[in-house]
Amino acid sequence: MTEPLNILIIGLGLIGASFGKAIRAQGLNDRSVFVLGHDRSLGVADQAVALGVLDQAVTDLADLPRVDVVVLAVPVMAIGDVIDDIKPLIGSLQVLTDVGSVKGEVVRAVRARLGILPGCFVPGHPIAGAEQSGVAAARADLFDRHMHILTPLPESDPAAVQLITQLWQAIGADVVEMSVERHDEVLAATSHLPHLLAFSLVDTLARESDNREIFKYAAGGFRDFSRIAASDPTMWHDIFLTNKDATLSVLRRFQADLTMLEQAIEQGDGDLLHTVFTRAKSARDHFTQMLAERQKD
Ligand SMILES: NC(=O)C1=CN([C@@H]2O[C@H](COP(=O)(O)OP(=O)(O)OC[C@H]3O[C@@H](n4cnc5c(N)ncnc54)[C@H](O)[C@@H]3O)[C@@H](O)[C@H]2O)C=CC1
Ligand SMILES: O=C(O)C(=O)Cc1ccc(O)cc1
Repeated sequence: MTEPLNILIIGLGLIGASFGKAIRAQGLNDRSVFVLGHDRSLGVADQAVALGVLDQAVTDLADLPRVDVVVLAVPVMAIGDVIDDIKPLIGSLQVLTDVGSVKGEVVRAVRARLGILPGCFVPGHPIAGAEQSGVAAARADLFDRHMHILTPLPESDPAAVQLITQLWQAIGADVVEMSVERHDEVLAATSHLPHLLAFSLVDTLARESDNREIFKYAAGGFRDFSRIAASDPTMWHDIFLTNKDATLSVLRRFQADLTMLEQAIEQGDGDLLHTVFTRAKSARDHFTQMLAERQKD
């Protein structure tokens, strides 16, 4: 009989714990999986066992059974320290992967701590999540019908890419591949900038003296736009500090367009407002259709 695939998840928050729940529920095709987990916060790994996220909690990373796959699910700036913690393990792994929202920094940190990029290393990023964090928010269906981006490196072993692809596909994700650089540019525009705008708008309004009234009467638009401002501050602090160039580039383009709208309002230029809003509506309608089609497949 084939031995179970032993998977160690480090960082048992929303993403790490959701991955554990999902892969325990699905298994890997005809192979069983055994899920181990570690978190630096005391008690979280035991809580994860109680919630059905893990088969076994690991308190000491220096004392492990055989591990085949490691999934790093900690904030981006914590990756380097975790690599130090698991250094002795890396040579015998089939896959070392991560779920960080920024890829360039993760690759830089792994190279800095190990001096090389090992063949088992395949960076990844699930395009699924929520504003909640922590083990209690974990959901087995979080990645179902969502994209998972892999950014394989020239050093990545094809067998490692194949195995991590199969694992994400087993839990319902659509796996796509792109370069590290392209990933960081695309995500700066589609995820990082919107989160920055939501944090900024909610902070601006929250500091107004009549903020209670503002929040009390806020309609659906504010609710939609502001949901992601409830996301974890540490995670987003790490993302903006480590995807600096791509974020600044799209932020500056956005600022120029916002200034143009400011001037149009000031000067009563209704044509310009109409043109911009019509173009944006048509783009958003197209996006809504794309989303609906993806859900149908
Ligand atoms: N929240 C989201 O919607 C998404 C998050 N991501 C990425 O996934 C990663 C994890 O995010 P979440 O699960 O949302 O965060 P989370 O805050 O829910 O969980 C992170 C966990 O990592 C643990 N941790 C931190 N430093 C550690 C260390 N040195 N050693 C061991 N454990 C450590 C924390 O105690 C916490 O339990 C981040 O890199 C984030 O960028 C990716 C896609 C979506
Ligand atoms: O809550 C939401 O809508 C998100 O956008 C979640 C999210 C946050 C960070 C990521 O890197 C990917 C997805």
